[in-house]
Amino acid sequence: MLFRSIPSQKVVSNYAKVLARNISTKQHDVVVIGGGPGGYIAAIKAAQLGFNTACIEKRGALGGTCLNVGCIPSKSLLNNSHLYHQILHDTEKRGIKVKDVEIDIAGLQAAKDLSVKQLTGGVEMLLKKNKVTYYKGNGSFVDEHKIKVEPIEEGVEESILDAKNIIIATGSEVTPFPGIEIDEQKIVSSTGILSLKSIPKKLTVIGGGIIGLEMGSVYSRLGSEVTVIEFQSAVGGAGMDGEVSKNVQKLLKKQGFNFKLGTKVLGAKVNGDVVDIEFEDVKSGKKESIQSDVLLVAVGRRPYLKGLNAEAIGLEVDPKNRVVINNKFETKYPHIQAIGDVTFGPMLAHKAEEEGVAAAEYIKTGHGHVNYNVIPAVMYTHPEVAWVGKTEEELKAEGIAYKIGKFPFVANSRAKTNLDTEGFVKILADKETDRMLGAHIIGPNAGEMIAEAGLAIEYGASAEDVGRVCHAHPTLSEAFKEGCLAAYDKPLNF
Ligand SMILES: Cc1cc2nc3c(=O)[nH]c(=O)nc-3n(C[C@H](O)[C@H](O)[C@H](O)COP(=O)(O)OP(=O)(O)OC[C@H]3O[C@@H](n4cnc5c(N)ncnc54)[C@H](O)[C@@H]3O)c2cc1C
Ligand SMILES: NC(=O)c1ccc[n+]([C@@H]2O[C@H](COP(=O)([O-])OP(=O)(O)OC[C@H]3O[C@@H](n4cnc5c(N)ncnc54)[C@H](O)[C@@H]3O)[C@@H](O)[C@H]2O)c1
Repeated sequence: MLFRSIPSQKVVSNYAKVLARNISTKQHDVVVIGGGPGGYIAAIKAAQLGFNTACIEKRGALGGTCLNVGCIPSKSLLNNSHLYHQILHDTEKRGIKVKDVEIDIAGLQAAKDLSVKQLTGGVEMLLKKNKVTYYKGNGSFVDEHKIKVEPIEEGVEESILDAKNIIIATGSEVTPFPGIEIDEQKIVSSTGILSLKSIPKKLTVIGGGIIGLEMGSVYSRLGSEVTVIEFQSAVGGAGMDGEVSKNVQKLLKKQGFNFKLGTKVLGAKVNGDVVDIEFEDVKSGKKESIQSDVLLVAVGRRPYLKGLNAEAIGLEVDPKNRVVINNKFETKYPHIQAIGDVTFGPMLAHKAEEEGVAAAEYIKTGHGHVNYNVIPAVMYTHPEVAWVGKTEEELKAEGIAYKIGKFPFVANSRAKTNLDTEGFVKILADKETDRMLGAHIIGPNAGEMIAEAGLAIEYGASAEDVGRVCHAHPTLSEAFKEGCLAAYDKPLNF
């Protein structure tokens, strides 16, 4: 692979400028740049391992994208919009009569803001508890050991941190769509969609990946007519098993989603109160246009290095701007590591956290551990979609013979009791050895259940191993056990 090296500047003269301004220098064993899930966990772990550790964050709140404008606010909206939708449409058959249900968008936003505030504040407490020095400001390289902190708070002086080890955890940002200007009012990114002041009558989403389907679900439940325009012929983004993706699309369509797959957006612009969106069918080239009250652009994220002055040290990045590292997260400088969204791998909070722990352990002991085959993924729609390990498509491509065990939630007693029976568990196991290779679940609480699959794959369990474990009755997780029995031999309850 070809790697781009950010052009080096005159490092020596940079530092000379800093010295000339008489800025105080502070010594640290480990300096982490970025206070997201990767950075704050790396800082806590490094401190727990006995290092004098600092964490620099410029957002004004810890927790990064995930806690401030990602996982947490989106899950608050998903949870509460689901509750609203259920009260509105799913109570009568349960013997509950409800009158006068209405959504209070300001209240919905307030609940979301409260979770964000409590959790970001909690991270600040954790840094304190673990004696991590928290610098509120922008961190930038002066040279390969010195980081300048430009404070975001008035009255606080600039400082220079002299670090034995540096961990870059600066995360990612929204990938822009060429030619479409995001104003965060009518044309929004994943950040703007979290704070809409009213419910759009029509919401169009470019990108049928995780953000598109999660945020589309929120507004579909609140009453918006949602249209998803996706370039590929399947939804869910990269990594979702093909059969699961087809089923997800069917279920969301039943919930009211419109899908335009294999469709290329040509442009979009605000025209008074509406957004005009032009697109064409990838195969036929047929052009169409629609109007929408709000347009969400959700075509992925890209590594974020702005403000880091990475040029000063000639940091290497690949053509996608991912920081180039070895298997110990080390850049071309062994004492500078990079973790999380800013480097390779899935852009997920728990992946960044695992790397944070491993990076600190590499510094301390020379050893660390992240199993990239056991990074679970969860889409928090209803029903939830979760997977870990290999998809069928991956196994086919790798020439690995496999068997499939499937169990539908309609045959699970708890799902039936809860009147929540859509979806299935699908277990992929090695044809010869029965070793579990992948698990794919669409169903209620799939996101919790997938942890069992992660544990099984991590420990090299066979489908039979899990099928022989006693699972409590009546629980949804019995469907997981039955899926394993189906892969190994036969299910009992289907
Ligand atoms: C809408 C949305 C929903 C998501 N939902 C989920 C989910 O449910 N589950 C999941 O696993 N993932 C989810 N993600 C992805 C998840 O948020 C990211 O994978 C995760 O936050 C990456 O962590 P990180 O620490 O690498 O980077 P980030 O969380 O992006 O943190 C990096 C931090 O570094 C700071 N920073 C950058 N440069 C500097 C600098 N020079 N000086 C000081 N500070 C700096 C930034 O301000 C930022 O706070 C979601 C993302 C979005 C956008
Ligand atoms: N629950 C979760 O774990 C969760 C939730 C939200 C976001 N995230 C993470 O955030 C990141 C970004 O999410 P995302 O949904 O923006 O990205 P994504 O990569 O999941 O999906 C983007 C989608 O946009 C499509 N696309 C790209 N260019 C297009 C174009 N020009 N026209 C039409 N479609 C186009 C892609 O084919 C893909 O399906 C992902 O890495 C995801 O893992 C995770």
